[in-house]
Amino acid sequence: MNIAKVIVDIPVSSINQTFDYLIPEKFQDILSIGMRVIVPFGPRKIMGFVVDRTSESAFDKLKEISDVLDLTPALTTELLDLGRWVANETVSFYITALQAMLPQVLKAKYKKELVRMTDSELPPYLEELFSGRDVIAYEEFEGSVISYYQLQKAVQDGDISIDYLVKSKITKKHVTMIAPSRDLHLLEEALQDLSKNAKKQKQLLQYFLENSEPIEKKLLLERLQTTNQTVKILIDKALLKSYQVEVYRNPYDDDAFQRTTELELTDEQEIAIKPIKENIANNRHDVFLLHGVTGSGKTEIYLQAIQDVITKGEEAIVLVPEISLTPQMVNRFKGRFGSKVAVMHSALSAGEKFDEWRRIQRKEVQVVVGARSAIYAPFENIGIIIIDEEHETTYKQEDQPRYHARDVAIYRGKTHECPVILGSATPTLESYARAQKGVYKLATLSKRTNEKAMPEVEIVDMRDELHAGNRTMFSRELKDKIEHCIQKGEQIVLLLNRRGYSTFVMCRDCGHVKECPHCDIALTYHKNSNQLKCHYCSYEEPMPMNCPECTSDLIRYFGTGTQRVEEALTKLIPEASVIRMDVDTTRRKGSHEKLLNQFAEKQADILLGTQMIAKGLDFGNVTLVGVLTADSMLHLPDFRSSEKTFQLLTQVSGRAGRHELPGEVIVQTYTPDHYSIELASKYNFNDFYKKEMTTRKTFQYPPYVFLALLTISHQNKVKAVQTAQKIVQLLMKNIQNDTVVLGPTPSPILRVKDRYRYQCMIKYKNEPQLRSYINKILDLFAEESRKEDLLITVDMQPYHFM
Ligand SMILES: Nc1ncnc2c1ncn2[C@@H]1O[C@H](COP(=O)(O)OP(=O)(O)OP(=O)(O)O)[C@@H](O)[C@H]1O
Ligand SMILES: [Zn+2]
Ligand SMILES: [Zn+2]
Repeated sequence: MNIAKVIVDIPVSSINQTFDYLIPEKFQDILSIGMRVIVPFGPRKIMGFVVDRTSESAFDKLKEISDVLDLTPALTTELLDLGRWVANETVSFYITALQAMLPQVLKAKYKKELVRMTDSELPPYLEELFSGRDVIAYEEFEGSVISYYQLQKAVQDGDISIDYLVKSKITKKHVTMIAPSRDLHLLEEALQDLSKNAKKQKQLLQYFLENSEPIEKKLLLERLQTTNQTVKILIDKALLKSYQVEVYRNPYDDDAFQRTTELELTDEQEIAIKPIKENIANNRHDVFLLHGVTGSGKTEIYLQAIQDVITKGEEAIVLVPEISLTPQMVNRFKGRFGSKVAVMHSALSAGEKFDEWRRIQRKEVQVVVGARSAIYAPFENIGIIIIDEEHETTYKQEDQPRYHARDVAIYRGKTHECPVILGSATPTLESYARAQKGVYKLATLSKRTNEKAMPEVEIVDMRDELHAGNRTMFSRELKDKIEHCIQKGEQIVLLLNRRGYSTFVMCRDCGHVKECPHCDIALTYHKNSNQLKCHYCSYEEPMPMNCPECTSDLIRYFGTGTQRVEEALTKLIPEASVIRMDVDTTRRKGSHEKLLNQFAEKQADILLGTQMIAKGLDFGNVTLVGVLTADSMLHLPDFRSSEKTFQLLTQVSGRAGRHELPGEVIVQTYTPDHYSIELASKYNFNDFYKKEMTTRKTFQYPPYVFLALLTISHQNKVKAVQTAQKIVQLLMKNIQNDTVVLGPTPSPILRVKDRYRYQCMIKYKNEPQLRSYINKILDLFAEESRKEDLLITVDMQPYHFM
């Protein structure tokens, strides 16, 4: 077995195959599958993953592995398999899929050090290597006679640790501990024997006689006002010892969490959790769709199911959307499971993320709560995977590999024979349809746990406001309610639904929006050409001067930012204090939390923000929620726009009246009759589902078909168009009868960073060979891509059509 199969780090052409390398003698004993290595490749040396070891190769004259980067595999065999599946599913490179599973620190340029972790005598060869030092460069080991096997052994025993020195020094942190190294009575004897003058030494020994626990050296010196020198004398006398421990940069103070205990479940919760618990007990894999209104106690179900998993000695992965990974959320898991919980959040520093990842790898925790990439947590005995707010589009990665965490979760759930729970108040049509067909098991929580009714939603028609002479963006109704609320000392959440602004054209008089006659998608306004275009099928028409419905000349495209709304708001209601939350005010690390805390502490009357305020927040004093423009998302060139509007309105309404005080919601809109607005205001998911499914069926969108989106970009417009056309022709030749290839059409944003982008969309029901056709096409253009900077991106489950 002296040959390693290595996947190398060059995602330029379709190098998905492995390369064989000879394993030099010195690595024979230590090299295992999943480790990262450095190998010669052409003139360069590059990184790769060992995916297999064999004794035979079809090639002779193999090159040797130059270096081994890990002494503990970075990836388990399960993750290696998973990576292959992800790469295939998403039409990505295997290496890219593997890289996506690792924390940043392991991807960056590294320099390594060996850190001595113990004061006890090491084997002589290691003593010689360290020669009195605590930390040495890794190269010193490489230049020595010590074998990799000997080092690996010392690492496994915990005597030596390998540190990565990344550019910004985001590495492990060590502290020196001091502890007695003899029995206490020997310390006592030593104390008696000390001369009178050795006051400092006496003081130190006295301290340890009273506190025999190890203490951090820095703290000890501070506490006793003593010196390093004194400590060293006692260490030399073998009365005390010093050693290093690794401290994790735990960003959450575990002690600060109020411990919680299991609540007695409601009848609905009992019914919902039962089959999940059975799954756990019997090592069965099912996917459960937990459809529960906001505040219905989904999280409590997660917690109790996880408890079963922990008791069984297995592990749990919980995914929550980035945006709702707030301290409030983390609290609920740490409150129940304390230090058994690791948190993977993008706001952590790279070093903190690495620490959390290592705690998972070393099985020091049993639960991970994190955003999308936590689905790759290197647990080996997963007992449950939970995806909260399963409808959130952030679970889809918009970068290679373009995977959806839900799919990865289900794949891992199958491998580990454990349940997967998808929770939401507004499930995606895809998931709900699967539950209807029995592919997923549906569990429903229809009531809030406190039996409180959902807040009343009132729809305000902004066309009427305009006709009554109110040209501000606040209806009279909303203004009155805000003022009333402030007087009572209660708080308000205002949502400005900004996604999609300035793209669609609407008549402010009658609310008419121009749509494509072929696609049921709002046309997009192109300022340069003054044209309206469909980004699915290329249909276009000139921007009208008057509304085709009512002839009004107030037909415009939309555009307002949060900052302008804030200004208008403070002008309209000067006594209101406002906290604004949008991409601008939350750019700095921690600012998101800071603003929310300020609002929770009632430092402001109004929280004004974009989508990011719609979810997961739980403020008892909020009694009014206002949605300024419910329609802005409705007319995006996206077949999911009605669904997204319904989801957003439902989520934001759930923010009001969650506790004692009753809540109220005002939704301002120019299209009050649109079914997604109407049905969201009545919390009627079932009717929305039926209605939306009909639309999807008529226009052939998911879940009735699958989509794939190919985007071709190049600096030269003609080149981009021609390539796109060629690709469409190639696809047409290979596909089955009921598959449709649309395009090429310009992407909604045609030119990005000087590149022209054209796309074609494939709608298919059953096309088992599609991935391999696409791969063939990519191969065909590989040369051109490399030489002429042509870019072809493939998205097998598109969510963004921009
Ligand atoms: N069985 C129960 N008995 C009493 N209170 C409960 C019970 N289950 C949950 N709760 C409480 O009800 C409130 C809402 O529950 P939870 O936040 O779990 O709902 P959710 O469905 O996750 O809500 P959302 O979708 O809004 O996040 C919480 O304060 C929770 O502590
Ligand atoms: Zn009109
Ligand atoms: Zn169209």
